[in-house]
Amino acid sequence: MTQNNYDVTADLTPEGRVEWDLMVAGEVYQDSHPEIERKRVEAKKLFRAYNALDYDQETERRAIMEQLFAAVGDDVFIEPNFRCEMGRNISIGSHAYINFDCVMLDNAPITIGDYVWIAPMVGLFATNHALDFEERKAGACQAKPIVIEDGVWLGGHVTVLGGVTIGRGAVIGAGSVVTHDIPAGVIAVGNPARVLRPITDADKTGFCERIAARDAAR
Ligand SMILES: CC(=O)SCCNC(=O)CCNC(=O)[C@H](O)C(C)(C)COP(=O)(O)OP(=O)(O)OC[C@H]1O[C@@H](n2cnc3c(N)ncnc32)[C@H](O)[C@@H]1OP(=O)(O)O
Repeated sequence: MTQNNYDVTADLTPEGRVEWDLMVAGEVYQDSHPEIERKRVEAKKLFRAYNALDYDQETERRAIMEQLFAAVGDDVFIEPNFRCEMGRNISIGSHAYINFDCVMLDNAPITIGDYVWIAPMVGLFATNHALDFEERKAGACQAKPIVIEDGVWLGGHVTVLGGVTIGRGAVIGAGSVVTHDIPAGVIAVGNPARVLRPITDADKTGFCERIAARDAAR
């Protein structure tokens, strides 16, 4: 696990720092503040550089992930085109795989565990614009954290909203919109996502035994 220890807010003025701190703390903040926007552009430059890399540029890919994210574990692969808001509010565990066209709006912390699989075109949207039009026009936003625990699989086109925790090992069906917490070890589907059933030993296919037997026979 590489922990990004540099202070990304060091160059903010006191006013910019207030907006940043409110944002990360889940309070209403000014999303259009020029210093928040400057941080957003820094992240965009990094993910654009990441997305332009070739598949064999492993060292360069790792260097950008370590600069962009708050923390990133070992053996993490993110397919292009990955896009995010701030980057530095995202923590990713080890052995995570994020498929094509993922978007993470990380104005609040987004925490992704070990062995999390994310299918194509998934959105993790921590942020809401203000509901009141005058406030929205003035740039008011509020973000809530998202937690994707170890071993979760998010199907294609899943949307996860702010304030949601998805429990260890859960599977979220393609196209679902997750608006509430999902417990560990279940399949949840739909909009809004509801628990379909628990995942049990009956879901085992014998795959691991077959691979172990194959490898033992080599
Ligand atoms: C890194 C990567 O992930 S790349 C691979 C990307 N792949 C995907 O995104 C595929 C995601 N897979 C799914 O969504 C699958 O449907 C799963 C895993 C949720 C299937 O779970 P199963 O338990 O096998 O569900 P099953 O097919 O038996 O369906 C059970 C019921 O749930 C419904 N259902 C299944 N998936 C969904 C879904 N995504 N949304 C809404 N309803 C669904 C079915 O229609 C069925 O309803 P019915 O009983 O009224 O007919």
